[in-house]
This record gives sequence, structure tokens and C-alpha cells, in this order.
Amino acid sequence: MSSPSSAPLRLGIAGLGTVGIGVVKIVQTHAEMIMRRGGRPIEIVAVSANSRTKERGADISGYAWEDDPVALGRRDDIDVVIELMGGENGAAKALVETALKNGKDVVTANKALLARHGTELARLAESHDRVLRFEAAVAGGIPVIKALTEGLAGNRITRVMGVMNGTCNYILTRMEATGQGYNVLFDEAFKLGYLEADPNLDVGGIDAGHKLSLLSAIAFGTEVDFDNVVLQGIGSISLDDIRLARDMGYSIKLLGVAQMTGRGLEQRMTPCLVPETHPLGQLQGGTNMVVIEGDSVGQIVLRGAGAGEGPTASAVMGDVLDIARGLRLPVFGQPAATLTDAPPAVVSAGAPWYLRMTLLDKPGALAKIATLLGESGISIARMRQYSHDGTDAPVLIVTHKASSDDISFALAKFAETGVVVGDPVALRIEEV
Ligand SMILES: NC(=O)C1=CN([C@@H]2O[C@H](COP(=O)(O)OP(=O)(O)OC[C@H]3O[C@@H](n4cnc5c(N)ncnc54)[C@H](OP(=O)(O)O)[C@@H]3O)[C@@H](O)[C@H]2O)C=CC1
Ligand SMILES: N[C@@H](CCO)C(=O)O
Repeated sequence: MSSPSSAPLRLGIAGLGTVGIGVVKIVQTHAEMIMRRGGRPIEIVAVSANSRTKERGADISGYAWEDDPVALGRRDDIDVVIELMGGENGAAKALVETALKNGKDVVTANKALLARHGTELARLAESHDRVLRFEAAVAGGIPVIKALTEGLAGNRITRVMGVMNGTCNYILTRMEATGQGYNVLFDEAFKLGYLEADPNLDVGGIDAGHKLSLLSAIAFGTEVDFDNVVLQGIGSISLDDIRLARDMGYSIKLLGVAQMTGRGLEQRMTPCLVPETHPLGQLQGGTNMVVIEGDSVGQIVLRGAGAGEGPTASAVMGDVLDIARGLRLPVFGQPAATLTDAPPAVVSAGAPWYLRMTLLDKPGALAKIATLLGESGISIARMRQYSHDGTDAPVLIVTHKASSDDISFALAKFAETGVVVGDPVALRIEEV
């Protein structure tokens, strides 16, 4: 920690949308409290957004305006650039690079940018003796970066997992609670300010994958490796799956898991079943949860709002206050030059699986499926056939531990049995 200055810390904010305006409101509302806690006044000097005339819900008339956000990175009257525009390239990347090269510290909520360019930007920041902070980029208002880089710094982290996309958790849990369809709930999540500019980043699991790749880098001291996160979105999850999983005692979550194994770094962000009684299974709405396991601390669970104006702005301000106080940590908790290039784990550890399929209701159909699973090396733990009208029978199978390769092999062979109608659904049951 360097000795902090008592001069005002001067901010330039690029992006005045959901998060940017949230930050403006906190700076304006809590000026005195922030000054006491940061040990110096914190002032917004200049801002930038696409439209100068848009109504913003906060008074920004006292701040200088830049049409070009990158100009904020060159201004002599700014100490910290806050990048809240989004996008993995373009103006956001140009601004962060310009600011760091011009001696400014940077705070960003942009997980897409860091998932793609995090290692390179960390090297750039550290080579210019600048800090680059991104608490808001992972799990919104939950201070998970701080937990990993500071409070848990003495632990060898064994696993990080969690629900890290508010939109997906909102849609999945509201589908179950209200029986409403995907499209209605998607619109509700939009109104709550949860969605990315490109909503496919949310529902496709990409946004949560970005976040997981950042947590992995900190937890395991590795370069950010988003390309090797195994990704699957929630688009294929039906109301039937949500209800049937619950009937078997599980909730469906878009769950991220990262762990360093003997086979390399395993990173997955996929829909999984978790026990409905586990805190992960109970998570409702836009709430996020990150579970961290360390060799000394054991398991800890962090829970809170993962998206939206207030929670995300809260995380941004935590970073700003740390800079005001003079706290200067390496971007990923250890110097960027020491981050290792870990090989990705090709095969994930075995797990029980949930298999849902529709079978022709005729003699021997179930036996054919049981035989096929046996031949694929998969053992059945539980099975349930639901009552039905007509000729198609909904069947649910929970397996004992099986590898994803064995499950894929069996699924590929299902069509050959002549008794499976449509595409079966296979979801991993995570051991939490
Ligand atoms: N919303 C959330 O809950 C969370 C968001 N984030 C991240 O925070 C960042 C901002 O998100 P959010 O506030 O929701 O996004 P919004 O879309 O609400 O706001 C984006 C802002 O950036 C401005 N902008 C975009 N491109 C440019 C550009 N090229 N030049 C100048 N201004 C530009 C827009 O201007 P204008 O208003 O004039 O169009 C707008 O003010 C993203 O990286 C997002 O991933 C992280 C955690 C949570
Ligand atoms: N779109 C993101 C915002 C928070 O990162 C979400 O729904 O979680």
C-alpha cells in the first residue's frame, strides 16, 4: 500500500447506462461518507456516452463531456478512468489501454473485455505501475475478487463454483415459480437492467463463462483462458425439465465450476442439477452465489445481487475507494508475469447424470434403454416413468457416476434403439 494522497481523486466515467449512472448516484449521494472512508474527496471530472442529450436520471451537467470516450484516458485532470461501456474490443479496449499508458488507474465492470484480453491488459497495467480493478465484472455486488485476492490469499484454492449470471437464474427460477414461458421472463430480466447489450451473452452462458475464466485466473494463478471454458446456455432447458428435476429433488442452475486437476484446468459453465436443499439450489431471481473451497478455510459461500444498477455500482465504488486509500494489488492477485499457462483438462471428472427422454410406450422399450446404458458403462441409480395419455411415455433416469464421454456415446446410440421419440436431455448432477 503506497501512502495515499489527500488530494481529490478525480474520476472520468465512460458509459452512463445502468452501471455508469449507478456510480454517479453513489458519488453524488454519499460524497461525505466516501471522503471519510477513502481519506480524500472523490470527484467526477468528466464523462462520456454515445448520446449527450439522453435523459439519464441523474444530473451530469457539472461534468465535462467527451464525445470520444478514449479522450478521457488522455486528460491530465483525471486520475482514474472508469470504463462502463462494455464490449470486448472497440472503444472499451482502446480506452483502457490509453488510460493505462497515460498513467491512469482503471476500474471496469467489463468481463467480456477481461476474459478476452485480461492477461495482456494486466501486463500493460503492471508495466506502467498502474492498477486495473474489476470487482464489478464478476457476480455484480458480491465482493468475490476481493475475497479471493485478499481474504483467502493464504489458501491453495481447490475449487470455485457458482451461479454467476443473474439473467439466467432469474429466468430459470421464475419459470419454475410462475409457470410462465421463457420470453415473458426474458422481458422482465431486461426491465430489471440485468441483460447484456447482446442478450445471447447471457442466455448462451458466455457472460457467466467470462466471469468464471476471471475467477480461475485468480484462484489458480493462471493466464485468463476463456477459450477453454466448456460452455452451454439455458436455451434447451424446458419447463418440463425444471419441474421433473424438482420432482427428483434437484434445481437446475447455470453452474460454473473451475478446478485444477491432475488432467489440467477444468472450467465448465453449463446447466446442471444441484440438490434443492443446497444453498445453490435455493438461489432465486437475479441473485448470484459463488462457492470457494480452500485448503485451509474449507468451503465458503458468498451470496448477493449479481446484476443491476445499485449492486454493480457498489462493486465499482469498492474498487475506487481502494484506489483512494492507496491499495495497489496486482491485477489477478499475483504479478501478471507469474501467471502460468495451464493446459485445459480434456475430460471432466465423472458425475451422476439426469437423463430425460420420451419413449414409445410398448413392451421392451425401457429394457432397450437400460441395456444400451449398461453397454455404455453407465449404471442406473433411479428411474421414473410418468403417467401419460397416448403412446409416448416420459421417462427420467438418474445415473450413478459416469463420464461425459460415456453419456455422449449413449445419447448418440439412443436413436438406434427405435424407441426414443425426439431428442433426449442430459444434464450433469453436480456434487456440491
Ligand atoms: N447491467 C448490469 O447489471 C451489469 C453490467 N456489467 C457490465 O458493465 C458494463 C456496462 O453495462 P450497462 O451499464 O448495463 O450497459 P448499458 O448498455 O446500460 O450502458 C452502456 C453505456 O455505454 C455507453 N456507450 C456504449 N458504447 C459507447 C461508445 N462507443 N462510446 C461512448 N459511449 C458508449 C452508452 O451510451 P448511451 O447511453 O448514450 O447509449 C451507455 O451509456 C458492461 O461491460 C457490462 O457487461 C457488469 C455487471 C453487471
Ligand atoms: N448480464 C449480467 C449482468 C451482471 O454481470 C447478468 O445477468 O448477470
